[in-house]
Amino acid sequence: MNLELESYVAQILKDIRERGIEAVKEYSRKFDGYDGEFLVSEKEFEEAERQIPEKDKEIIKRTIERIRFYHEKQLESDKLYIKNASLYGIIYKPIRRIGIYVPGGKPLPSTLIMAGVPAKVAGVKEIAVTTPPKNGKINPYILYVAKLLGIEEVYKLGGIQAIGAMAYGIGMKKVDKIFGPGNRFVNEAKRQVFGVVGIDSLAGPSEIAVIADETANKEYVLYDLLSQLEHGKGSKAWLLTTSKELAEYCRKNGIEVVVCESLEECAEKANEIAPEHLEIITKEPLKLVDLIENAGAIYLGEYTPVPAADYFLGVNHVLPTGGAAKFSGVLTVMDFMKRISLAYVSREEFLSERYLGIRLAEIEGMEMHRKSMEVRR
Ligand SMILES: NC(=O)c1ccc[n+]([C@@H]2O[C@H](COP(=O)([O-])OP(=O)(O)OC[C@H]3O[C@@H](n4cnc5c(N)ncnc54)[C@H](O)[C@@H]3O)[C@@H](O)[C@H]2O)c1
Ligand SMILES: N[C@H](CO)Cc1c[nH]c[nH+]1
Ligand SMILES: [Zn+2]
Repeated sequence: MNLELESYVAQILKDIRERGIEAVKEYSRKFDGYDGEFLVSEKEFEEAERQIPEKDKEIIKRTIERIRFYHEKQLESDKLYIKNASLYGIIYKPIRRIGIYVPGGKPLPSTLIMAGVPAKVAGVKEIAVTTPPKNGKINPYILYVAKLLGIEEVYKLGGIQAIGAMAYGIGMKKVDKIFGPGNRFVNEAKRQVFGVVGIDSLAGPSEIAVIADETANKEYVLYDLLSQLEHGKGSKAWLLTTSKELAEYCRKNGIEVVVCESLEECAEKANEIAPEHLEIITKEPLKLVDLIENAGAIYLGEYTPVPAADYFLGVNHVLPTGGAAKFSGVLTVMDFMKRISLAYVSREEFLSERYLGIRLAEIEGMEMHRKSMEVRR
């Protein structure tokens, strides 16, 4: 953890907590050069829609359909069973109100598709979107995607101040959970507000690792590596290869190259890195999958480049970075839902099994627990 970043972000969040909307306005002026209404108006939505060429509207609709198709398969149904005339299980409920952060340094409408579609599939009722304005405006494609998804609450707010506003309910109703990726400031702010609200994962600056052997097309591999560096500051790219020739070809533009003795060694290095995306472009890529423990996403073969997954395959592009793939994973529909345990116990089962609870309550010295079970007839 970068302590300087941690205390920098903590100080801004504290100021936002203490001074509320005045602090949010001040940071918005300072970091985004914006000094106006935060909530996007109906007129601005209409203006944005007029700016989008019809051809692009079709592209966006078709993309949303592909993302929706993939995510609908993730919906889990309640898991209930009956035993001794008692009902037990887990039921799932959508989170009531969420916030989605859409990056705006380089505006990413595709990210609103990636977070908004699974939220809708899960049945989330209230969605607030924040994204930083540029020259006082929000990218029209972001507003068009919001409109298509039926999201009306969009705020011209970026960075730490957006995360603070959503978490503490400043200038808007507080959200229950914050979704969406962002730069290191956004990512650290999300980490720090966890507990006040839920967060999806630590989805920071983009990363790619490619495991490739001598059969890989050099040009494909190089462009894939460069694609994620294009996201800018903090992005990382690693090539893990058994081919010296490929290594030399890719040793440029900040790409970190590691030459390994075997593909097994490449897999072990990938596990240490725990990259956001891992491409495997080898003669038999499927053979390596079993060896991979840590990666946000694994893409196999020559025709599954990360940019295809970023935009149109259907898989989600909101993924853990910075080693967080060791303990968390890709955004799914179920991240927008809560698990609730359910039990409806029959008299017979309760009376015959309660001796277990009564004895455990005695062991723990919990008198009222024991009583609660014993008192029933
Ligand atoms: N992991 C994922 O799933 C995923 C997906 C898409 C994008 N990304 C990443 O998201 C990131 C988006 O970054 P971005 O910068 O384009 O957009 P962003 O919206 O995350 O950050 C821009 C905001 O940061 C704030 N900011 C900038 N400098 C600051 C400073 N010095 N102090 C305080 N606040 C400051 C400003 O408010 C600005 O509006 C990229 O790194 C990209 O790789 C990750
Ligand atoms: N590669 C990013 C996830 O790390 C997602 C993205 C959006 N637009 C382009 N790429
Ligand atoms: Zn990308």
